[in-house]
Amino acid sequence: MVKLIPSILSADFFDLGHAINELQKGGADGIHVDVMDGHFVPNISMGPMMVKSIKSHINMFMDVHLMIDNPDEYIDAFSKAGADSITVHAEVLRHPLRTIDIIKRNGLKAAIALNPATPLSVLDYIMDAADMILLMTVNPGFGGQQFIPSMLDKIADLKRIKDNRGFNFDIQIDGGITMDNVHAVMAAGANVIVTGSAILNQPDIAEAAADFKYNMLRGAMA
Ligand SMILES: O=C(CO)[C@H](O)[C@H](O)COP(=O)(O)O
Repeated sequence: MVKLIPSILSADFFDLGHAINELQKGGADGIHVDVMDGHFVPNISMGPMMVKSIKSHINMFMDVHLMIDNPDEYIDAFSKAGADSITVHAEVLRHPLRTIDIIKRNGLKAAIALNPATPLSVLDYIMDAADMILLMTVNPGFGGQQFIPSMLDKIADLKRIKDNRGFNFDIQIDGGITMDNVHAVMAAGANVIVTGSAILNQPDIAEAAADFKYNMLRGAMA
């Protein structure tokens, strides 16, 4: 099943409630919350208070992507705030299986993310424990960047490993995804699509989300 999870990083934060309502109207399957600490990535964004506030107004799946050092210290806070899924970066994990376990013990979906330059081999002994693997298709930190073309091979390699080893984690991709390249990443094996500026920077967000999802579903049936 393919899912569209727009990233609210590209939203106008002054009008965030409106943007999220529009995403729901447009049929988004959840919202992707990019948490940045200014250390792991060179930007600072939002935290648990934002997740709590959003969740108190709207019942949408909250996919929280922690682009931070020491993610273990914040799992509890994001869980209490209303996250449904937490993604942590393999690059900062000292005990990845322990971190996955902490997330799952909070009753949440657990996902592991890899930066573009991080090889899939770091997942060899942990991918069976993850509900989802996120392959970053830009260097994380900012919305509106260009998709890195070599990531298509990385997605296809992960899909091959997943099928060969009989795992059923979702393959999520994030960064530079547009109407023009979404079919290619889906054909390579991605089934959970994060996109920010391609939807949030459009004048009619609901229509942009609906069009994007329709385009994805068409691609999935082709
Ligand atoms: O994680 C991110 C950046 O680190 C964003 O989710 C991602 O870049 C989405 O924005 P866009 O679709 O505009 O690239």
